[in-house]
Amino acid sequence: MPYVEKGMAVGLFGGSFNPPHAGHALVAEIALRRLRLNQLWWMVTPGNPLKSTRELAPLAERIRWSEEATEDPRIKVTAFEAAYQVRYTADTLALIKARNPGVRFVWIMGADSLLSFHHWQRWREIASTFPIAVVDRPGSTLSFLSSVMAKTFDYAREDESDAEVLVQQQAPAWTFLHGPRSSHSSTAIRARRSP
Ligand SMILES: Nc1ncnc2c1ncn2[C@@H]1O[C@H](COP(=O)(O)OP(=O)(O)OP(=O)(O)O)[C@@H](O)[C@H]1O
Ligand SMILES: O=C(O)c1ccc[n+]([C@@H]2O[C@H](COP(=O)([O-])O)[C@@H](O)[C@H]2O)c1
Repeated sequence: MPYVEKGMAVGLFGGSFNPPHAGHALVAEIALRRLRLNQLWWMVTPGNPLKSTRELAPLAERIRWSEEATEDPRIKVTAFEAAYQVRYTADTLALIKARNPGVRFVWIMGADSLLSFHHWQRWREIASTFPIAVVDRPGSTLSFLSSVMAKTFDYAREDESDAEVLVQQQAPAWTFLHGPRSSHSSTAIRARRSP
């Protein structure tokens, strides 16, 4: 787990990064800036529990590609979930919380992830552990409003003009960040690569 000091504000950006692309880098920079973060953990998952591993590149390669894709020193590429043998985000967040008292965290995900968030294991617990920032993504700009998560936690949605204080808020609290969007996707990159 990357080193952090008490009082820091840290973004948690989990992904398959199979491979990483400019859309991921944009999400990371938007989160760092709009949420006023000191650090962002680019957490390369051993494997999304909801995705097939058939097309998944080895973890070591996804880590290496991620390191090549990130230049900002505030971004820490990490794969500690594999080392701790956790892959469900609810377990990851519980581990992070237990090991980092006094540090503020926020979970970051793209708008498409919000649509399927209610299929994640113990998703209500995730939403009640740390605040969540959802970053706009082409194709999900409006549909996110009909997601189970958005409806269930409608009362906990914060205005994005207050994004800079989201990390200080008690979960459940979430916001949707509009702004520059990227249409890059790992699926499209893999499709272009395959013969
Ligand atoms: N272009 C993008 N804009 C906004 N968020 C994105 C974008 N690409 C990925 N994300 C977000 O980044 C996180 C990790 O995504 P992931 O590594 O699965 O990339 P992906 O392009 O969605 O991959 P795949 O096409 O294989 O599903 C997720 O929260 C996802 O919503
Ligand atoms: O915990 C779950 O049930 C769960 C289900 C789907 C995705 N996630 C996490 O969501 C993050 C994004 O995954 P992905 O594959 O969309 O890049 C990554 O950290 C996954 O571990 C977690």
